[in-house]
Amino acid sequence: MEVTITAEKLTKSYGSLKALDQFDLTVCRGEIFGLLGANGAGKSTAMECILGTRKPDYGTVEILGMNPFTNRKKLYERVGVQFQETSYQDKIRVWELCQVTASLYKTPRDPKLLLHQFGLSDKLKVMVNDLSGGQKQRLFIALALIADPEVIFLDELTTGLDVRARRDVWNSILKLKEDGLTVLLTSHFMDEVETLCDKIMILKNGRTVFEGTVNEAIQNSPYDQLEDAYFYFTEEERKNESI
Ligand SMILES: Nc1ncnc2c1ncn2[C@@H]1O[C@H](COP(=O)(O)OP(=O)(O)OP(=O)(O)O)[C@@H](O)[C@H]1O
Repeated sequence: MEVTITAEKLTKSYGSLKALDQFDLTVCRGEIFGLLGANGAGKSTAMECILGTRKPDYGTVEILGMNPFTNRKKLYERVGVQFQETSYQDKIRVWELCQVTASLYKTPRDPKLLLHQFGLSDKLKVMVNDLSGGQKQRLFIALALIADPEVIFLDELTTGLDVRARRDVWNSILKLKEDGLTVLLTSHFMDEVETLCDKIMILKNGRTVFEGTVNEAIQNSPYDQLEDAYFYFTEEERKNESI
């Protein structure tokens, strides 16, 4: 299988806090890979170091065979990114932001179709600042897809979305996967992870405590539900403390 993303021994400290410690990752083309872990476990730091928006203290990364630090411009023509907080001009309407984003790419996807896909067709003239949290989230996913990317990074994909919107976003992502899109996402929702992810990695205090499929996570724990297996991998110390 063709490898799309590799990270080796990524390490990042903020002062005395080691947020990421010897992080290794391999994601193949067409895979949906989920990074899991508690608040502060190091998921966003890992994403940012992989994307080259944060400089690791140590380690190497390749996306589509390119180094994200030295090939940033070329790479970003083929990679889409949706962060928890995307920055945009203060007073800009939905349609304007779509056009500005599309203008950055040689062969952008039709923003109107993407807005339709994410249920935002009636918001073209609305100020981005006036969208609800969930609508903004959907807009940022649509914007990440404008480049028609081969790889997409989704940080907390469906946080803040209502039940219907979550389902719709999942279906959109699964459809894109069928076309060969590679996805690296972070999530706190086990139902989402079970629906979407071919592989998962669980982080704890910047270290990998599990990597494999959802089924393997369950099989390697004493439990038969992913959520229980997740707690098993992330809360060992707490369990021991309470004994
Ligand atoms: N710029 C920074 N300066 C100092 N500490 C930071 C900085 N960014 C992150 N950290 C710390 O690094 C650790 C990892 O943070 P990170 O944002 O990567 O976690 P996360 O797993 O993405 O969390 P969440 O689920 O809350 O988004 C946390 O303890 C956080 O407080």
